[in-house]
Amino acid sequence: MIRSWFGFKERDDYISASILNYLITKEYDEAELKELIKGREIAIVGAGPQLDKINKLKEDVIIAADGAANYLVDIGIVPDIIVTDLDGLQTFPKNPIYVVLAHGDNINLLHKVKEMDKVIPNSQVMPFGRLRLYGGFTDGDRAVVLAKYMKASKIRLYAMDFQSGIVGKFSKPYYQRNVPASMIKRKKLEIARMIIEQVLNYNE
Ligand SMILES: Nc1ncnc2c1ncn2[C@@H]1O[C@H](COP(=O)(O)OP(=O)(O)OP(=O)(O)O)[C@@H](O)[C@H]1O
Ligand SMILES: Nc1nc2c(c(=O)[nH]1)N=C(CO)CN2
Ligand SMILES: [Mg+2]
Repeated sequence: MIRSWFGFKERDDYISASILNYLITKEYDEAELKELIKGREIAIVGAGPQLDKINKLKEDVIIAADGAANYLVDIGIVPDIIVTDLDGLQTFPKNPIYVVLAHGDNINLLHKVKEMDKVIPNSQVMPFGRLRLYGGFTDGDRAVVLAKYMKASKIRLYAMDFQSGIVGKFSKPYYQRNVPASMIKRKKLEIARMIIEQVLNYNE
């Protein structure tokens, strides 16, 4: 359904998923990711305009959403997990577990997985081969879904701003400063907000 709101083509999502599945030759054990998250306090960091106010995080585990990882690594905080569709991320430290989404508009970026050591490949079509699908849409809300699904004890959000209509400068490598959100980005952030609200309010 979300696909049709944006005019994304399912066929392209499949092509991208197939390529990512082909590129991943060494499987990272999903059980280790679950072990890392289960019962722990998790910080999930987005690419909102407040990102550069962060200088330390006290949670047990840090998950960065895509472009947010560039800033965190810059200030010496290497995330434990990076959730990315590869359009924001520019730095590839060895330690993090990379949860990488293949979609129809990032086929030309999939080669970046070769820079990564530990990869869990995701699709937004029915998963096959080494692919996994945890749910969610943007990198930020997919991180929240992941943490919830893997039974985090507490989830705290940082630099997630669904009010201002401003996109943080770390969202894309070519931004020099914070920018007003385009119509498409506003729509994406609104979907992210709704998913996050639903997930955080859900109690088993
Ligand atoms: N104001 C904001 N600006 C940018 N990102 C935000 C903001 N508030 C929350 N986020 C979260 O931070 C995440 C990382 O940002 P980034 O722009 O790198 O994401 P993205 O999902 O890959 O978006 P895009 O489709 O534009 O590539 C977003 O997925 C979003 O969930
Ligand atoms: N085909 C396609 N799929 C997506 C896209 C996108 O730009 N194109 N962006 C997403 C979240 O930012 C999630 N899924
Ligand atoms: Mg992205």
